[in-house]
Amino acid sequence: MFRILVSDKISEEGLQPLLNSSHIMLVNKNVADAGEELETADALLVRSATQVTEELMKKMPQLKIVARAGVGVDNIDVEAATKLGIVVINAPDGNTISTTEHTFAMMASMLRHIPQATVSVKSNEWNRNAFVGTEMRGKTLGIVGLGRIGSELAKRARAFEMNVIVFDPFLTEERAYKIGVTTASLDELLSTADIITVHTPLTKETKGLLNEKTLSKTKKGVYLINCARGGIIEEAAVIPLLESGHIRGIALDVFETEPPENTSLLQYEQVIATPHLGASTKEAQLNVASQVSEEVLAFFNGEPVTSSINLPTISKEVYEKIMPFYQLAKKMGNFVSQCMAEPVNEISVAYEGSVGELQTAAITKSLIAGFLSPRVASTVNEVNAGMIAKERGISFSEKISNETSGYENCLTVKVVGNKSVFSIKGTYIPHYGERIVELNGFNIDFYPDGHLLYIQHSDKPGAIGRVGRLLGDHSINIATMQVGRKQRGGDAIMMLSFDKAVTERVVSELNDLEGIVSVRTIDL
Ligand SMILES: NC(=O)C1=CN([C@@H]2O[C@H](COP(=O)(O)OP(=O)(O)OC[C@H]3O[C@@H](n4cnc5c(N)ncnc54)[C@H](O)[C@@H]3O)[C@@H](O)[C@H]2O)C=CC1
Ligand SMILES: O=C(O)CCC(=O)C(=O)O
Repeated sequence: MFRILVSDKISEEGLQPLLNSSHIMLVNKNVADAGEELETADALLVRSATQVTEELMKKMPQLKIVARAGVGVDNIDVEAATKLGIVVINAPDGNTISTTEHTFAMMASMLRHIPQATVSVKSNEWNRNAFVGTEMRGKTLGIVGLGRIGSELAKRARAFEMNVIVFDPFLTEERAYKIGVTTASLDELLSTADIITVHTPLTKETKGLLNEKTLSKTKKGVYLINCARGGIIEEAAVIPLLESGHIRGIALDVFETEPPENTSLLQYEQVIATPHLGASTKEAQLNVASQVSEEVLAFFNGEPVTSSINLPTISKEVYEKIMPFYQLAKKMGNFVSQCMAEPVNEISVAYEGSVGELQTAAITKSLIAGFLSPRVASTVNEVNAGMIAKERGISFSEKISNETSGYENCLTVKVVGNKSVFSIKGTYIPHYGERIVELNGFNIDFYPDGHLLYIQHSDKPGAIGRVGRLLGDHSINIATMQVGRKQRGGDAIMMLSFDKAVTERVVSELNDLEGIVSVRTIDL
């Protein structure tokens, strides 16, 4: 049973794909109240309220995936999750329109004083002079961050005949042109915009982006909006500028701490606020819950997740092509790791032929994970393999070539250890499967699976017979056997497979046989 702990309020209708599976169990409980559920949960579903810290994840030994039903993942320690081999996914666009509309509603409300006028009318006042507003038409809207929400907002602003200028260091001129916005430096935006709205993630670059210094460059009478993340506009820096009238209004959906701890900013008449409601519509909540449910279900079924924060994203079509190589690479890494009982410094992989056209980075991660798994006590998978390899001083590299050496596709892995170098070549042949076709320069052909014995011996009469007899004496059935040599009478190798593991005692007896150089058990 795959157990999912749902820690925040998530649309039940959106969770249907998970609720419909008889192999999945959902428990609705906040992590703060969960006890035993923390120990058994395979997946954790959250919105923005649950703080997914390293400490929490360490209390969840079975945890494999954290799903954020929303965009921002700043409530999740993604770095710690990556280290622990936990996949983090989000729902990147399910709430884009709702948040855009909320931003637009905040802008309209602020410019026409709707919240303040509502309070006034409800207090039996009829004060039409106090609430003279500002038109949007002809005003310049400065958008900081032209991602999903920023670009949807730009479209709506243009429909209201506003000029839109944008600051986004990662925006290409081509995309800006397509959306119909003018790009600008931050300083240009600050000095020309009548209304500034921020739509970036909260990062070390965007934290306090609008601060005392940058805000002093804005036009007198500027309006500010933050429906992205608290802290992008520094709250303390706003207060003196509100008092002096430099900032005419500010609309906030998000705060430096939520709920706000320092409420002094909220006392100002020119401040309008909502309690992080950008994504709070039925539609957005259904969308984000459905998106993460489908993703968690795909993860449970061993299919690719398309919105992972810490895994390369792979479409279903690419996944189907990549999967055989992904598995082959994992087995090749695992095989070499078991063959080399020594510290390793370098792993290089060369992709030849059609496999080079796929996302080789993901295949290399799988190889590294396969290599590390017999050596690392903690979970190691493609999420944390690169990080763990680096921590252990293992460098890895890849080379891609269209050339082929007899096989339509081929992976050649070279591992450099403290004492030796090991090389292995593998291929995947449709309808035939994974094959290892070369080991340390010996041509061979075997299926890398199950219980194997890798024997190095001298190509002399009797060596193979002695191995067969000894195994027979122990009633051990050889399932398959392949032999390879470079030249007559020289060094040679045998690869044997068995239905069950060969014991250490038998391995030791095999090692003592005449003509046998070394024997290694490999379990894949
Ligand atoms: N209030 C709410 O309920 C919601 C808030 N959000 C928040 O809204 C924000 C935007 O979300 P999306 O548009 O979906 O994200 P996105 O990832 O599509 O767009 C972010 C944009 O910010 C730009 N950017 C990054 N660093 C920048 C910098 N230093 N200066 C200027 N631009 C920079 C990126 O290039 C990108 O174009 C996020 O912080 C997200 O968490 C999202 C949904 C709901
Ligand atoms: O779950 C929510 O309502 C918050 C949405 C949000 O802030 C986000 O998706 O980044």
